Amino acid sequence: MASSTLICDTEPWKDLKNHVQEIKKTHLRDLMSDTDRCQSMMVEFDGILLDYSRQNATLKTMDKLYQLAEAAQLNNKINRMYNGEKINSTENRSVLHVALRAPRDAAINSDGKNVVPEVWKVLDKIKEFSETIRSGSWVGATGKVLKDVVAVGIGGSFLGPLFVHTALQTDLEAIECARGRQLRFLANVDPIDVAKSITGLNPETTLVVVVSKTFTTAETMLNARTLREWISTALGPSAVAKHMVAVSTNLTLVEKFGIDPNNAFAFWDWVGGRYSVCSAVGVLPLSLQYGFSVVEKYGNFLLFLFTCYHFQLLRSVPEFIVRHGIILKFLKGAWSIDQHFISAPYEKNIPVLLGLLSIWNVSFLGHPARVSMESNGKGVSIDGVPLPFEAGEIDFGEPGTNGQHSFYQLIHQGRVIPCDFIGVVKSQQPVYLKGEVVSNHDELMSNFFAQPDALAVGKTFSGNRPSLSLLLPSLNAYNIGQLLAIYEHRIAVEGFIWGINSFDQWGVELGKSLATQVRKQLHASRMKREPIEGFNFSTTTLLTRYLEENTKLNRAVDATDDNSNIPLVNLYQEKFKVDPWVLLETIREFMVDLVVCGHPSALWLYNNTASSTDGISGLSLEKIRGFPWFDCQRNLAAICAVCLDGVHKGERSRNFSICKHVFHARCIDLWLVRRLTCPTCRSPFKMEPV
Ligand SMILES: O=P(O)(O)OC[C@H]1O[C@H](O)[C@H](O)[C@@H](O)[C@@H]1O
Repeated sequence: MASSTLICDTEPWKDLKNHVQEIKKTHLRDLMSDTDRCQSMMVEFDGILLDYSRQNATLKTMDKLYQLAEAAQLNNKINRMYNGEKINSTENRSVLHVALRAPRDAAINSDGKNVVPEVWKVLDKIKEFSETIRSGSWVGATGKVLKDVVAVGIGGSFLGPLFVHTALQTDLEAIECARGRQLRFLANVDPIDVAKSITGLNPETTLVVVVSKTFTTAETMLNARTLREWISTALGPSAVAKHMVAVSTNLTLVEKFGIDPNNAFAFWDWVGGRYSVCSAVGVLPLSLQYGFSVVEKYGNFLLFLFTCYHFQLLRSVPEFIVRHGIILKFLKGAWSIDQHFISAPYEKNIPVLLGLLSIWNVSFLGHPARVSMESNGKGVSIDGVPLPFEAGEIDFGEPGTNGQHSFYQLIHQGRVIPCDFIGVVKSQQPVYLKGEVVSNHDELMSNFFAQPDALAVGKTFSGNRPSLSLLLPSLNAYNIGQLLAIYEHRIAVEGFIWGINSFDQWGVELGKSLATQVRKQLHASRMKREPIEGFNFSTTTLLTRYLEENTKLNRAVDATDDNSNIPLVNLYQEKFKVDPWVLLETIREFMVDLVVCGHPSALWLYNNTASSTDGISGLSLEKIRGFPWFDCQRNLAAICAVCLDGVHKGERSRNFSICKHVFHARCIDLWLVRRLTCPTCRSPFKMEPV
């Protein structure tokens, strides 16, 4: 097929279109009673069993789908991917995430160069670094062991590692390896997420890993700066070098940010963000949590081998003495599927079968299947031709039986949504209560077996709802790697057949650039009172409302201000061309000075401007002056909740005697004029008078 020909113009596609009517006359209830068909629709590889008998498909359908794969030159495209050809044509890049889990002796080329040695160089560096941290030979700025990790990143720099961590954290072996350690993720830019990610953590024992392929993603960089502030406020700016490391392809920006390039872990342009979990993106945080590998105890023989290695009599420590730790097992699992994907014939190839069935459901039966939304949510072919058929899918799900108590109803009787059920034979946490009919895991799995039949067969309602089942032996690191690779490759199969580029994301890029415009506008409107310009009516209205309401909120927090002052502020701006926010800050500082020096005009100002008009009453300035203050001796870990800035060395501060929260004197004094609660925790005001 010439690359500019759309797949829908090929004979196999047209043939499948005609076949749809035939399939619509069948019902899964009947298809499921054909044992030979069901048996032919089961495939096994490396312990995984795929059962796709509950698809609205016959063996004839499958044959037609294989012909479609041929017409799309699927095998050829898979080979081109593995050979490092620049199949991500819009970005002129190879797509080589398979190289990330290739064994040391494999050869995979990009631009004529074998990339596997580079991959292992970084893996070795991660191994060494994670062992230094875990063993306590690398300590934080105050000499404490770094036992907690916050990984800051978003999109592909977050979801893959989160998936693996979520799956691993209940695995018994993984629990053992992670004892005493915590791994948290910070992705969303909402300050609430920042707070959640560090609640209960001590900066002295925390390592922050900033993960960003480009090191320019706005959310990640702001979150990284926020945590940098958290560390340097608590431990001093020099502590950043000990408490922050990075994963990126952009080592120049890493250095500019203030992270020592020696503590940066590289990856490459040929790794797409959402396919990067097997690079340092996932491997570094996961190795810090679970350990990279474990060395077997071979006593003196081991000592002998290491000595040979040390004196360069051996090129590397032989693989067999290294017991595969969690991370190596994970990479091996993924590599096992990589091998299967490139070598198994279509009818035995799990990712190919999943991909073909997805295409069948989405483009022929018209079901909004799950998916790979960033990769295959595309409207044009790889050559830019608009697609005259539906591509891409909508992906959602829930662990265990949660979905059964909520959205499954839609799937049973509402829209037809093809489902994947993924189950395991052996639970990570087996429980069998005395007197119970079945174990807890059996109870869970009863539903795993029952749901696909309920969907297929129906009862008083139609049934005939397609699904497939994947049964894994267990959910250990190896199987997690397999599962990841199956779904990565399924996406590639879909993209290869639909003829789209699964490896770019122009829609996402558009969102990013629009957010940049909004960010500039917010800054200009807040700081320079510039009017909102360049947005449509609806966005302008929303932005206006947001800015207005926000200003009101700020006013409520700022005890120097009440609504009656605002027109005055505007007047000043118009008349004297003074920035009202600069003006407010000046007034605030002026009042603080008055309070501090005890000038009578402070009382006058208090009575005439700051005294409550809304029924909330606080303390007189005279009383406030009677409370103790201190000049900070060092930068504190605390953030002043009034101004949201750190409490730094040399700043005059006060703290509440009940909750011990600390604030700048200049902030808390003006707060107390209006309110008698702690700005942080709302506990009642109490400060022992001097
Ligand atoms: O890793 P970064 O460069 O910070 O990018 C983070 C994410 O940005 C965008 O949302 C891309 O669409 C994702 O694929 C990527 O993973």
